[in-house]
Amino acid sequence: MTEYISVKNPATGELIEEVKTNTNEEVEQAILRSHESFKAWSSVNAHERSRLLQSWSRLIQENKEEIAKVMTLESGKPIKESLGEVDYATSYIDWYAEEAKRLYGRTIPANTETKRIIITRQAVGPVAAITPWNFPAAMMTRKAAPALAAGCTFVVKPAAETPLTTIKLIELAHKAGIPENVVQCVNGSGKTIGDIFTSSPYIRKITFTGSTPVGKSLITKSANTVQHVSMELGGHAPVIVAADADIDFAVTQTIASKFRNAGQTCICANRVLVHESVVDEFSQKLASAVSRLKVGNGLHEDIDVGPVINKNGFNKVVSQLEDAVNKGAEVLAGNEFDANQEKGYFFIHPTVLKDVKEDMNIMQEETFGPVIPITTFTELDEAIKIANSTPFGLASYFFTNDYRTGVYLNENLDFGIVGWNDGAPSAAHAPFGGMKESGIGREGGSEGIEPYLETKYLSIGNL
Ligand SMILES: NC(=O)c1ccc[n+]([C@@H]2O[C@H](COP(=O)([O-])OP(=O)(O)OC[C@H]3O[C@@H](n4cnc5c(N)ncnc54)[C@H](O)[C@@H]3O)[C@@H](O)[C@H]2O)c1
Ligand SMILES: O=CCCC(=O)O
Repeated sequence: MTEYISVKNPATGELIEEVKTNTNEEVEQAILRSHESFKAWSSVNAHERSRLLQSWSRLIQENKEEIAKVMTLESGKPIKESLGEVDYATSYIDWYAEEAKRLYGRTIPANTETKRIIITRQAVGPVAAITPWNFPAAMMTRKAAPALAAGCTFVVKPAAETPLTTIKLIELAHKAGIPENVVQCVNGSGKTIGDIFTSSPYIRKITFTGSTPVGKSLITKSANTVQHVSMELGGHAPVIVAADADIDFAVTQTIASKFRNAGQTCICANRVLVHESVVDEFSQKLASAVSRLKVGNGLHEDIDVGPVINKNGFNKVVSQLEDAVNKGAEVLAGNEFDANQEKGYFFIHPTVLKDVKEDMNIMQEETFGPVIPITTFTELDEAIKIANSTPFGLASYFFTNDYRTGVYLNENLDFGIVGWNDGAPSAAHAPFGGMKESGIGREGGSEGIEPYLETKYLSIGNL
């Protein structure tokens, strides 16, 4: 019997579309097609692969408004953010269309006149990707673009909450001339399809963005087939506001970081550590600005913060809030909800908490919702200790105009991404990724194509 995924609008709970799920056999056939088309695609010259990627990017831009609308409908993010995400998504395609032409090898001087040593790079093989709902366009293109540029074939399973954006982007890839078997989309249960991907001898690399527990299980399962793995997992980003920081700037940047996609971004500011001498000024300015943010259906252009994705996401945030307030945190803004379980929408008003302590759950777990917990520090080393006391190591931020403080913080924070007076560090031309349990590998920049390449060493003898 054919099964369907019901894609619903998280701002209203209304059904948008039913998407057919693929049977296990269909997923296996997609993998087989990926395998069978690999040789031809990896042999296409790099300039032609680059040209096809450029056409894909152009077509996405030509359909920008429509894609952004679909993204807002299925993810709930404000339309201005969806439009921004389309640009962000194509920036990865544009970047890797150029990198395709720069997959250089090298020669190594041999230790005898009779030998030559030549190093070349070649595509790793068919790639399987699993992507999350919070950035349905960009998380896919920042995997697909380097994979296709390197000469890999690509099959993606998008999140069940947001398959429509991905389906549209894959259609446009085909329209741009990238062969149908080279870039494919399959839909269905993450666990079932993940198991098929990781056990397939044809898939040579699995690339995942999502939660740390799922990432760990994919790493374990792919060990059996010794697939290459790239993992972009959870975060728990600290923001350190030093005594000398420009407070107004720190407030604006913290808001930009925290409320992107209603706080459902892996690099969102998640814990704000403010020097005790400036905490009152910072908290008051932050709470006042946060209270002015407009919450609602992301299709309306003036909305700053949309709903959280679903009931589970909502319950996690509410339970962190209850725990913090019960343990003595003071609410400076928000802590209000507009939720309807029956209809299926869940809005959380942007919230600021002060007097947060380390034993509160909100300081220990990723929130994935629009809440800013503020705590204080006296010495810089104390802030560093709190910031690093987490298994996560994705993004961190600090605000200071003192270069000694800045260099010291950068060198001591155990995070893959550091924003110094910068709450929005993401860019296609820079390596994005985490340390510790936040992941393996980097996406973006010249680093982002490396995971899709093998190194081949050729030794020519008897010369
Ligand atoms: N580091 C990054 O770049 C980055 C980016 C976005 C999101 N994230 C993280 O993702 C999490 C939120 O996203 P989410 O709720 O969609 O995560 P999730 O792990 O539940 O889901 C992500 C994807 O994995 C699939 N999936 C679920 N269970 C699976 C299983 N057992 N095997 C294989 N696939 C499975 C889902 O269908 C979805 O496509 C947060 O922790 C966030 O920090 C990280
Ligand atoms: O949520 C994770 C991705 C966010 C980003 O790329 O800036």
